[in-house]
Amino acid sequence: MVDVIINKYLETQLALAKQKLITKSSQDDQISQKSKVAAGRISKKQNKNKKLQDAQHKTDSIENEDEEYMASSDDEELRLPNLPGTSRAKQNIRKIIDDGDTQLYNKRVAKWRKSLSDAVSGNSNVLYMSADIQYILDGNKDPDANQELQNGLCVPKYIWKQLYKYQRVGVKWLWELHQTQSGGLLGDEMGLGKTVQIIAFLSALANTNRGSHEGLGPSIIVAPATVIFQWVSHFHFWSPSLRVSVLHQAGSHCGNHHKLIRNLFESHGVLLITYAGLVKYAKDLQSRNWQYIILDEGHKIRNPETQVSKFVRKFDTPHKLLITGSPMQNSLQELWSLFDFMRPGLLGTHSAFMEHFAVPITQGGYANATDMQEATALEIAKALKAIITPYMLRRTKAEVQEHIHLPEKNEQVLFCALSHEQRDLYMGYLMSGTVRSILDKDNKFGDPLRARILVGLSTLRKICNHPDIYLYEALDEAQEINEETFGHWKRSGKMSVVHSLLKIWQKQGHRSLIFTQSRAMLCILEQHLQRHQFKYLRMDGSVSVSQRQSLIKTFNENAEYLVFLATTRVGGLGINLTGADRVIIYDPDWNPATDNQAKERAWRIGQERDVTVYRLLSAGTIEEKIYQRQIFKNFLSNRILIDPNQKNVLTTSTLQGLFTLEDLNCDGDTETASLFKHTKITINDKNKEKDKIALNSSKKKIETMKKLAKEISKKIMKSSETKLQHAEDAREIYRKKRDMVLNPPECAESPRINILDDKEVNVPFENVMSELDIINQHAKNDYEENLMKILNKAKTEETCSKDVININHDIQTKTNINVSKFFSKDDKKNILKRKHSESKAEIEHLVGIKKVKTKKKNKDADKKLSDDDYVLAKLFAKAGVKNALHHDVVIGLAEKEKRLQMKEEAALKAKKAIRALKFSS
Ligand SMILES: Nc1ncnc2c1ncn2[C@@H]1O[C@H](COP(=O)(O)OP(=O)(O)OP(=O)(O)O)[C@@H](O)[C@H]1O
Repeated sequence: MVDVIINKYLETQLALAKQKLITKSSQDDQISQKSKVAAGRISKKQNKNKKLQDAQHKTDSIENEDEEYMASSDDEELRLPNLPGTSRAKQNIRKIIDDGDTQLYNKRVAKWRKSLSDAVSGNSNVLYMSADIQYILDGNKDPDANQELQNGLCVPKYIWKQLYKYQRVGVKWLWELHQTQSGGLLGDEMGLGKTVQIIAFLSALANTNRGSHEGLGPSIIVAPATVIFQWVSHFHFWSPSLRVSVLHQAGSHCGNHHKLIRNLFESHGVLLITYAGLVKYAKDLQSRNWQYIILDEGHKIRNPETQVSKFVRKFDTPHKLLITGSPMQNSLQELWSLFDFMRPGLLGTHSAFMEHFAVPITQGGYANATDMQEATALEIAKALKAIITPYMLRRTKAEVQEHIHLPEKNEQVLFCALSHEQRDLYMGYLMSGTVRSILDKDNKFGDPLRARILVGLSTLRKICNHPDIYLYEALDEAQEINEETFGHWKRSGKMSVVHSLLKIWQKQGHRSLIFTQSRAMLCILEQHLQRHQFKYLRMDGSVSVSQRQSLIKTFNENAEYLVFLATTRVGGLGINLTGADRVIIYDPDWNPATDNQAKERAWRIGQERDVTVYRLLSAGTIEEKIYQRQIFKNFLSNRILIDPNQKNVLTTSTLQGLFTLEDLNCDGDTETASLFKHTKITINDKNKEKDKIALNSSKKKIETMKKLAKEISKKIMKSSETKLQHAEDAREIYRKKRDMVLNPPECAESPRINILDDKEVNVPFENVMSELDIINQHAKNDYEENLMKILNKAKTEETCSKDVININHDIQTKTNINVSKFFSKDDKKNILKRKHSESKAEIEHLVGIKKVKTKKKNKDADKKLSDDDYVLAKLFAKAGVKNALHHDVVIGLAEKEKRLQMKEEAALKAKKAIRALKFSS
């Protein structure tokens, strides 16, 4: 029976392979046809807005970054694309109230005092819950007791006792800075309680009758809008007597903002304000002598040229604190900007810093740097680290794990195949006029080209997310959209993976966070959740600031909600979403910190279950390149913040490299997976063993299978001539396509681009081009010439050597999908089993994965591992996932990886040398 099935299976494969080869070339023609039509529509639309083209560089990046922090719900709603089928779910949530309104503040304080005295007198039925009340309810006696630190800082004991050891160190460090009249950067990893440490310190200052203000002076905390009310509720919990008012339309204060500022200032309270608000009210705020100015998520001022960066530097106080879990995100210049705010002059002038620190460290960071560059970079990185260390306190989760006992985290990068439709569109766009004009050697490098690049990359990213995000743009407004197929999961490779994940997690009882960069994608995902009746909550810029904190609370406390859907920028910063234990990062950001921030929403203090994070990337596309940039940027930041000895495996990359669609190599690996092949993830050994037993129970069966395979391979060999011919044809077509892209026929004017219509292109260009590119520019190297060299080199590169492999790979994937139609249920089961074992056999076992796991093993961890393995097996088998890497290992094992690569290359060279020797003799 088995023989018959296998025979049937292999023969069908052969038939389908032939069929595939025949249809391949005609498909290729169709691809260009279809995509040309789509690209044509886009170009037409882009042409309409010619004059906006030059406006790109005029946009102030802080406005772009901060718009989600300022706009009211109505403002944001107006900009939402009008996508069909996305009726917004009602999200009934209560607001949190700040102390802007004096009456409400007095009422709150009265309620707290009453509850405290109730708790002290033994009544546990309290109406207000705060840290001091909790302390009493836990059996402690005196809520007013203090812990006195060296030089007299009185920290309320109820706080001190509840702080983790490293948090106490943080409070002491802040006190030292205070005494030396110095600013500083609290850079603990996300979720380690930076907010709590700051509140503990401010509360201690308020409690200490010393200094010019005899306690805590009036202070300002600037934070992204999403976390403003989180600050309020933390203050109300940890330090209920302090007055904290929000200067924002969502705050409780009514009327004139001058009055609020004056009241707050006079009562030595804490003013909470957004970054955009700070710019708006800068004049009023700067006219007063505030004691503290604290920037939460302070990396917001990483660009020294933005308005907000300039404003915050003008505050006349030495007590400037910056809180961020990601102090350095894209480049060393950012570090300079942060330090110039809190320790002006420490890192010299901007130009001196760039010349003497940023350039040599970055240059020496690339894998293709000379030994001299590398050695210089190392020494300078060490020197820089020594300069900044006294003013920066940073602890990682790994370092404090013994105190906080976080559950395990498993972070994987999944390389998802594009759907056929996406592939067609992607190829078509690569051949469109827009891309041709980007790669056109006659184009001068300047802002218009920058804008073109950003638009081009943004479009590719849209196609990777879902074809409809791209097609919707290209449609005429009058044209109808098919609501049945609009946003359908099967039309996007990554959506198919999300669909599978959600289904499995629902059965496994996991709740998830899904982050995406774009609002349009958020709508498509939301529509998907509605269609499949997943209960969810959604948060993006359109949710009013005052409701965001309550939305978060609702999700954390109500397990009915399976999914929390958010844009990375709004939902990814500073908030606690420990109700979920699974995270999907749907699309990568140029800035690695943005994705890291998002995933840290779930893996933080308060999380009790093991967390799994999936970063989805479309295989072979721009998303892989973005991920590679992330790896480099991570390396750069680790070199300064953690260990100057870290090494990198990535070299500089080219513009042309961004505008390609890479195919899998002969091992079936994507480019990134082959770069980090030792970090590939496989399915749990235990399962593998079980499956092996089940599948290979009879040696006889294996022998028969082998025999049959031989026979079939003979048949395949017979048809090889035809195959090669087809392969040669396909190669020719591919060559022509590439030539068209790199050597465009004399075309009329290149298409105009509408920059401002496209929200996604509003990323700083520096995030896109590599660090070295920026430095080349900064050092006034001849960038243009450089670019031309790159483009010319790219033209002569041999790019089609992978074609035969691609075709073979395509045959394999296609047949795997189609074969099921020909068999009965039982046959299918057997075949699936076989495919399963094959796909597992294809994936090497991950050598490094054990190193990043903590030693702790409990039942939950075992369950999670098997849950994750099950998920992965399903994804490999059904959802088109091509490779999976362990993200932490990719980031951490760069050095090991380089050595392994070198070793492999050296072994290969040695083999060649021996062969040459034999041949010569
Ligand atoms: N000592 C503590 N006792 C109890 N809970 C704590 C303590 N420290 C922190 N937490 C809790 O841990 C969570 C994370 O804390 P917090 O939001 O302050 O982290 P963070 O470092 O500011 O994070 P991010 O960088 O993401 O903004 C919060 O829910 C907070 O209440």
